[in-house]
Amino acid sequence: MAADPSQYKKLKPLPKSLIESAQIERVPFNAEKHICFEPPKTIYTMEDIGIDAGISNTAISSPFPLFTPDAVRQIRAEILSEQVLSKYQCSSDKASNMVRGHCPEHAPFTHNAWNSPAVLSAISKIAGMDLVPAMNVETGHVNISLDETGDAFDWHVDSYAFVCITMLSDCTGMEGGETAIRTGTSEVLKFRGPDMGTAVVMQGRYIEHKALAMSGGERISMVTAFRARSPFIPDETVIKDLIGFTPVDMLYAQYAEYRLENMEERLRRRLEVLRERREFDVQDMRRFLLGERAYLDDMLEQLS
Ligand SMILES: O=C(O)CCC(=O)C(=O)O
Ligand SMILES: [Fe+2]
Repeated sequence: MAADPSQYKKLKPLPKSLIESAQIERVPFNAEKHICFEPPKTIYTMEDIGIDAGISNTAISSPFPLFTPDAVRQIRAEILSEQVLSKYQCSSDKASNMVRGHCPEHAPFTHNAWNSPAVLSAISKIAGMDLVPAMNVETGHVNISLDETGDAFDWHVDSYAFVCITMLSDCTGMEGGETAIRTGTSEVLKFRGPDMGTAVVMQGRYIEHKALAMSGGERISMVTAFRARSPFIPDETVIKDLIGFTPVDMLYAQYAEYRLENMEERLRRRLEVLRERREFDVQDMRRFLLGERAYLDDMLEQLS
């Protein structure tokens, strides 16, 4: 188990030219200047793609504009810096080249962008439910492919309910490089925004998908994970698969914190109901307790 990023497998460094050309004067995130959201033309439902699972009807959106070119340049400057790459560049058995774990400490712009009320409201509308960033340690995740590499990310389902996949590269002239999903009938559908700063929202925990190989230039995609804001919606987050390429102390602490906060909220609500009612409904209480027991068992499994 890699306890901290200093134990990550060392990867081939990115070209110096890529790093140098990304460095620009930093400015703070400003929602009015940096967001150019336009709703997606199409939102495919889970029924549309033949999958009977998930916490929302939304499966995946068509690509839509989200961040301006200036915003993307700021985000790229935060990732493509020696300081971040030397510590947070990593790989897994599914993905050959990622940067993750650098938010919020080394990436205030990225962190503020994904936590901005305007972005959260846009993403939530598409998802059909109120979402919040899954955990700070996930925010800012990018997959990097340069010309010679194969698929950026092999078939998988995500650890978190929803993701927003944002293109941080200029894709004009690029062949391939789409995000592909497998439907309930094993059909493969491909999605990609043509421009820097366009995004796709997907219920990635419940839909098998991959990032396809490309040729012509670079493909840097930012994959931001979201979970339901409400503690009353099932949370099937799995963090076990992330060990080995995630700062593990942060991962465990942030997971335990939001899971316990959600449980606290449910217990508080239960107590209110209990104190209001004159009659005690044993079956109803048993159902609640069994639900919480399953929730705790899930946490014990994730933290083993
Ligand atoms: O880069 C993409 O298009 C998707 C990558 C992905 O699925 C992931 O990072 O979980
Ligand atoms: Fe994914």
